[in-house]
Amino acid sequence: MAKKIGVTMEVGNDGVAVITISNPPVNSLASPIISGLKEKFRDANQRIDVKAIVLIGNNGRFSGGFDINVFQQVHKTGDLSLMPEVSVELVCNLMEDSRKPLVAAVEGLALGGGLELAMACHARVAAPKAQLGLPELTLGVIPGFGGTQRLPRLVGLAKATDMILLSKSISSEEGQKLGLIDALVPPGDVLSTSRKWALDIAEGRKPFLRSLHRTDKIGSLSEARAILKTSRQLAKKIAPNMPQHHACIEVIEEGIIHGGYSGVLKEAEVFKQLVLSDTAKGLVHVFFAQRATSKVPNVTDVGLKPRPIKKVAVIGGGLMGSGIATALLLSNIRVVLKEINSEYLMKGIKSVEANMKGLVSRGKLTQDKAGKALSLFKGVLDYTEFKDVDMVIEAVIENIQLKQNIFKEIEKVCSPHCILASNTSTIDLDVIGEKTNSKDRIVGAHFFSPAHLMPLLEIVRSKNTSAQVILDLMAVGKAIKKVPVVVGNCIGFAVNRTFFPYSQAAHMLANLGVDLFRIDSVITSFGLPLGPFQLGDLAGHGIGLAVGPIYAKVYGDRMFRSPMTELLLKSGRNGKINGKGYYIYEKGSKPKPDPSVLSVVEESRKLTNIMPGGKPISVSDKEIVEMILFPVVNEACRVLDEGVVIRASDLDIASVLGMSFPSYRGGIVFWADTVGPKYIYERLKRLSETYGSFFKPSRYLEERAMNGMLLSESKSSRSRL
Ligand SMILES: CCC[C@H](O)CC(=O)SCCNC(=O)CCNC(=O)[C@H](O)C(C)(C)COP(=O)([O-])OP(=O)([O-])OC[C@H]1O[C@@H](n2cnc3c(N)ncnc32)[C@H](O)[C@@H]1OP(=O)([O-])[O-]
Ligand SMILES: NC(=O)c1ccc[n+]([C@@H]2O[C@H](COP(=O)([O-])OP(=O)(O)OC[C@H]3O[C@@H](n4cnc5c(N)ncnc54)[C@H](O)[C@@H]3O)[C@@H](O)[C@H]2O)c1
Repeated sequence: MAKKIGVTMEVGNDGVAVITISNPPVNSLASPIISGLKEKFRDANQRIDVKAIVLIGNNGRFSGGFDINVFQQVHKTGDLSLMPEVSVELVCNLMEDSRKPLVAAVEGLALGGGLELAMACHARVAAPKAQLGLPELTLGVIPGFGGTQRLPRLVGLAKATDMILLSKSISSEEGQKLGLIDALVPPGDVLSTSRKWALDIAEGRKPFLRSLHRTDKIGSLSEARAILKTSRQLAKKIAPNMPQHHACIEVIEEGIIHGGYSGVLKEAEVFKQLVLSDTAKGLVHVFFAQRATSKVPNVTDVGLKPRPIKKVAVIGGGLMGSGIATALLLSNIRVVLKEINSEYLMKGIKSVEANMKGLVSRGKLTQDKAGKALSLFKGVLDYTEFKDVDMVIEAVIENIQLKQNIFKEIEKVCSPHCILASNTSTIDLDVIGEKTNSKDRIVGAHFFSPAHLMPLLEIVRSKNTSAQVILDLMAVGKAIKKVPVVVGNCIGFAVNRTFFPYSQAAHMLANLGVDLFRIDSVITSFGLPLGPFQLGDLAGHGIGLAVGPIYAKVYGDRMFRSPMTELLLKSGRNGKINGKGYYIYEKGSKPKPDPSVLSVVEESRKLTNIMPGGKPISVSDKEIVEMILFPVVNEACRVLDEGVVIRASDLDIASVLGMSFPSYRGGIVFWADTVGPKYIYERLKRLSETYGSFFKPSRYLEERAMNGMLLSESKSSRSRL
């Protein structure tokens, strides 16, 4: 059925015109909506039978803001004229400066441009639990319909900068306390109260307030300057590589110094510069990439419905199992945790409790909710409780035989509909299920550590996994607030496989004589939160040593064999876990580079003996980035070529959410496309001539470079999905 897009106006006998925005699912402000709003407001202002106006969104949602698809069109075409003129013509002239009072009837959500329209109204009536916010900075732009000016005038400068810079939305309850919402009423009363409110303003019983003209919440100039100074410090900390936070503060400041209208004009000018920035391109891409993951061919488009998953068994209460159990419990899913003996079981239960406690102490969870979640939790040492679970997630140590035996056992004790998932990070799912007759319900549920915090869930589909099982696991993933990305079965799946050259390239550089702390610092300046050596410390070097041979078996021709990890472990350094690795870890202080680790590096250099002429190579920061990340791009090309992901943007979102690749660079493939496949190919080719096959460009990269194509452009014919 075609969706109904448009703006309607109905004038009641009370003389109130109700203007309704309809653009399912979130009433985004697409071009026809904006022109419809202009037309209806003009109409309402002219009609003599209209005394007052109410603005509302259809289907219980006010508006999710400006249509983000338009940003994407602007990015594709570079044509800024696709952006309609709104902030002055519609928002200031037709709405805020209208002679007839306007009331926003806010239900569900008012985000971005949606909230900005509501703030241009003369009062706001809201239903409970509506979501209110200006999340534009997450898209690389700033609010562009006057939000930078009106929000500070309605809620005060400190709160407004906090909400805008951190893209934090608030509930209508909080909005009422702050003065953003004038009345909070039951959902069924929102429209009737808004009508009455609008008439009350029209007839002088309530004040006719224009947000942009207000000054009562701004405070003195010196107070404002102090708040903006703190905001600038915050922006520097949270977004060192992005322009929109600082630009936004400048725009807010303009309005404080020269008045709201001047601020609106500057806002429009800055918005136009930012919308074409690389940051906006990357972040808008990530927005759509994340939503695209929920569309899986032959799974989400064949009329299947997800089955309810109410009780899950987790096998193994170690690092991963306890995190997975925590995530499930937090979404009200009952969990039984199975361990090998009571000592390990207690350890697992304590870890889950500690996870909850951590969330409570950081203000992310109430004590009450933590208590409720833990009441759904039970530890067990046998399979009795497994008979009525809807899903098992196995998270025992990475041992093929152990996992095969466990799957054979659970096949017997669970019901035939039960999903049998493994959190393995490297073992082939077909091998895990080899001894069972249930291959269609075996699936990979690959979480990232710490599993209750990291947002990515890789769902690994073997050639036998049924579409229903994939759909069910996708629904569980969403229920526990993860972004599920469906990927094909191969060693390392999509994320770990793509990033396995990351630490190897770093080791190669260190063995070539480059300072390892410099490498980490260059990579963090690029935007990854941890450089390769600090990441190794965090994961623990034992893991690196254990998975190395598994990768070597399949991808051996493109491995750099560095003795450094083994030497590091021999010297008693296992990373954060035992307080020292490349860095020193002390409670309460930041990791410190450990100069004494350089003797380990020296030893490794002697053994590899790859420094040309025995002398350290000299490289620029740019070359370091290229030597570390181009091999990652190269592996991403193979992942695309083999059809391990459905679409290139799935790898982008997986790299952002699983490896913390900077979202403002759009993800690994998007970034590579902005750098240019031809450039990457040529650099890798030259590097492989100097340093060997580790850098050898893949066939996929070569083809795209030769044909002038983007890496994201072509779909593989060899899909594993
Ligand atoms: C000059 C301009 C100035 C202005 O200040 C700029 C802005 O307003 S910038 C905007 C500021 N606003 C924001 O940044 C809000 C961005 N949106 C959100 O945060 C969430 O979507 C929302 C909370 C609204 C709903 O969450 P949920 O219920 O989990 O649902 P969901 O997330 O799965 O989305 C469902 C479908 O709606 C689609 N879609 C959604 N919003 C928009 C949009 N604005 N546009 C277009 N489409 C949008 C989304 O792509 C998806 O499509 P599909 O084809 O089905 O995949
Ligand atoms: N550590 C990571 O960062 C990470 C990330 C993603 C996936 N994984 C995968 O998750 C799995 C678990 O890793 P981990 O780091 O949590 O390991 P871990 O060593 O911390 O925990 C494993 C737990 O499994 C328990 N166990 C062993 N045999 C069992 C059995 N028969 N029944 C019940 N419990 C049993 C052990 O007692 C131990 O507590 C592995 O397959 C690993 O590859 C790990």
